[in-house]
Amino acid sequence: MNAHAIETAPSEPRIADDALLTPAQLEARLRAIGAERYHDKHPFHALLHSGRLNRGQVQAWALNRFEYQRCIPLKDAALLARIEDPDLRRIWRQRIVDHDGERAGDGGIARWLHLTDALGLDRDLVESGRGLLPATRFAVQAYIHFVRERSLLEAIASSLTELFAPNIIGQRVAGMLAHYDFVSKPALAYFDSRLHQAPQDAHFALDYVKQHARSREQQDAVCAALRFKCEVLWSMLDALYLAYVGNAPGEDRIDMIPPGAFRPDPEPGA
Ligand SMILES: O=C(O)c1cc(C(=O)O)c2c(n1)C(=O)C(=O)c1cc(C(=O)O)[nH]c1-2
Repeated sequence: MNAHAIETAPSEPRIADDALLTPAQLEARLRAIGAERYHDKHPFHALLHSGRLNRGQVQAWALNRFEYQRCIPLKDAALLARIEDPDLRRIWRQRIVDHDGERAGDGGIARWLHLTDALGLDRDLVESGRGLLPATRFAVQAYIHFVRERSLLEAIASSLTELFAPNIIGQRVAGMLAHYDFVSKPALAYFDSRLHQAPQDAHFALDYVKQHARSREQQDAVCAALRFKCEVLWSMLDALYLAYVGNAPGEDRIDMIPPGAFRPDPEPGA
């Protein structure tokens, strides 16, 4: 087995290592990567969506995910700065508007803060970045660096996880509303806008990579960018699981919450 074969998910269609893929084959390969590696498969999400987390654990998720939200416009600004084509820039800049809004209090970041408010987290704590897990910081920074340093094609391809986001958002909203009495529909408003923004963004990026990956090397780089991004998202959930679920603080357990990271209040009756 060569190195490429090891990297390729078993569910991805088998095609000779040097053959140019058709756009449809490239798309099938990208979708197979998502089907195998997207963070909807992570056990932390299964716990979150099925009501098996307590309030403190949900708070830890929302607090750490805010770092991802906060940095998405920084990532998109880094990407935008490298686009020479005004038509492409005009389209891509909408992503920054979606997160920042046209005015204060508007946009995805503000909506995520409504969620952290509704969960009872202190805004200063959330916005300051104090209390983040070290791995959250590292994963998010890795994404920004990837977009800054790799080719424009790979940078655009790394956003393709959004192809798979609508599914998980649907599961999350339904699951959280059904199972947590501390979560309400208005608190989850962030996800309503993502349900139409994510497919638009993802389909644009998918068409772009299908059109612009013109050699097999570029097609492989596009697939590797999507795998990298799946790993960014996966590693954030690994860190949450380790700190707040697998080894929650208690008499017989090892306390895996890193120094300086958010510590939930003790659960009533704990
Ligand atoms: O809730 C999720 O599971 C989820 C996943 C992703 C993703 O797959 O990267 C994004 C988002 N949400 C999201 O809200 C968002 O704004 C976003 C931007 C990007 C990106 O890579 O540019 N991904 C995502």
